Amino acid sequence: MASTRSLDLVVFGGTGDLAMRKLLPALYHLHCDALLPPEARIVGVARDGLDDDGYRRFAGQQAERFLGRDFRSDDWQTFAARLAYAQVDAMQGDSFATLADRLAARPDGQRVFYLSTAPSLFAAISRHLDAAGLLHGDSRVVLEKPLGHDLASSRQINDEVGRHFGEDQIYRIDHYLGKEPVQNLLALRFGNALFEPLWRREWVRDVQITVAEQVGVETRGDFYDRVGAMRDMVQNHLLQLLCIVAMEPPASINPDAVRDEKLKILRALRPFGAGDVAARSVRGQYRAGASGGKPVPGYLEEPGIATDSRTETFVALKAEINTWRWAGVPFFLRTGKRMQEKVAEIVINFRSVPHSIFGVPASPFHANRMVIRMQPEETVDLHLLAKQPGDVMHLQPVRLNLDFAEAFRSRRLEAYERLLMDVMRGNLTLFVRRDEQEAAWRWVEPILAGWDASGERPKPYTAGTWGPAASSALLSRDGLSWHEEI
Ligand SMILES: NC(=O)C1=CN([C@@H]2O[C@H](COP(=O)(O)OP(=O)(O)OC[C@H]3O[C@@H](n4cnc5c(N)ncnc54)[C@H](OP(=O)(O)O)[C@@H]3O)[C@@H](O)[C@H]2O)C=CC1
Ligand SMILES: O=C1O[C@H](COP(=O)(O)O)[C@@H](O)[C@H](O)[C@H]1O
Repeated sequence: MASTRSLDLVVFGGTGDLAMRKLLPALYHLHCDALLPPEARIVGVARDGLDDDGYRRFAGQQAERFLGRDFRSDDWQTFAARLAYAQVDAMQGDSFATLADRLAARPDGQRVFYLSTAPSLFAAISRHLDAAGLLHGDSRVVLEKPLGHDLASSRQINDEVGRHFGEDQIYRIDHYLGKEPVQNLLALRFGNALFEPLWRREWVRDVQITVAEQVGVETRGDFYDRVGAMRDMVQNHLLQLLCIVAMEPPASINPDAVRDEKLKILRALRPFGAGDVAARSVRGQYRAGASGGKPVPGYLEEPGIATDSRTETFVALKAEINTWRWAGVPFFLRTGKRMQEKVAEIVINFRSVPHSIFGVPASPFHANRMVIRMQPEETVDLHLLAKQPGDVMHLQPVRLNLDFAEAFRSRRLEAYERLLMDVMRGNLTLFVRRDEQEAAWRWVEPILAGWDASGERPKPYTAGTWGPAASSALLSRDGLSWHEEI
């Protein structure tokens, strides 16, 4: 990195799950690749009474666990020298004096405040940082998701944070936008002339976006039970992926050019009316089953979950976009915990040929398909029909495969690495603007309200499966199937 300016990256929630699982590992990798400014320092903040050495020890133990084979003791020692700790209670203005002391030595350096705490603390943290004189014109704040519980609470948090930071200083993170294949989708769509003429209702039959996890709620039951899959995943990650697939070509890669186009899609999503919720949405909750060959408990038996919880751990939706490009093309969204496999993918199903000359009827199951996989591997597959070798004209599905690990041998940045670099560089393109976030809340709110009003429980599904049967029925009503069922 070229900059020699000092950088203090202050991580509120510096002892939490996200900091240990994702943020410090990402910063460690950037450090090892010499992508952190030499003067960069990371200050973990929480209420725990640790000192710098105690924080380094705690972070070191967690890093061994989360970095696995990437943990190298020598590299960790040099990285840990960048770590410091400040004991602060975000709700107590006086306690910010400790942080002010830690930052006093470098008053003009760049400051990034990463708020990796519950969003209910974001307003107090911003207010107290300002009151303690810790903000200057170049300070930046990173806000984790989900921001708020609904439109009203997200507006309130945004208003309060906005009193202390300008919109161009606010980085609303959605780590799915930092994933390499998502950026590759931008490259494929807008760097090649090939796909643009096909990327529309005349040629696309349906789009399927799946983010399936094998894990359950793990240690985050208390958090998850108040949130659920719609707020945890759909309102942010899945809708952002939908926007990247569906948006019009932006005039440039500048932040507002891209974000303007995403916003138009969010605003063009057909709203869910009262009658739509039952017809176009499915919510589920896992029951005991098996994962990776081992028995696992049901959601209601997990620690931190209310005995009679109605929180959804699975969502499937049929979204529609009211634009000339996409009218009539269903966008199916699906996410869940404790599913059969860990898969994150976008599937573009193209229409069948209008007439088959090969003696078999044109079948949607043999139509072309593009599969952009983010997890477990990063690939783009184009499914085509080709002739089987031999003396008869038999067609067979084949795949043109772009494997990013094979094609580009260099190490690919993990999502949080890429996004942290963008924060340091001041590049907002892959961060969510306030109006986008609010449009997303506006679209999901009636679905959440419809579920509440129905009085029905989420549909049960066995852990280790693809979700409730109603999820398949959502597509079969249109004569379609989820990708893994084809
Ligand atoms: N974990 C994950 O995989 C993901 C998390 N997120 C988001 O990241 C944020 C953090 O999540 P996660 O790390 O899981 O949460 P945790 O509950 O694991 O961590 C919360 C952190 O905040 C600190 N904290 C709590 N209250 C205060 C306070 N009053 N003052 C100062 N520090 C405080 C805690 O330390 P202490 O109690 O010692 O003060 C702890 O360090 C949330 O907004 C979540 O939605 C987003 C994507 C994924
Ligand atoms: O934001 C979140 O994402 C993770 C899934 O992220 P991935 O990169 O591992 O696919 C999810 O487990 C978590 O519940 C959610 O808060």
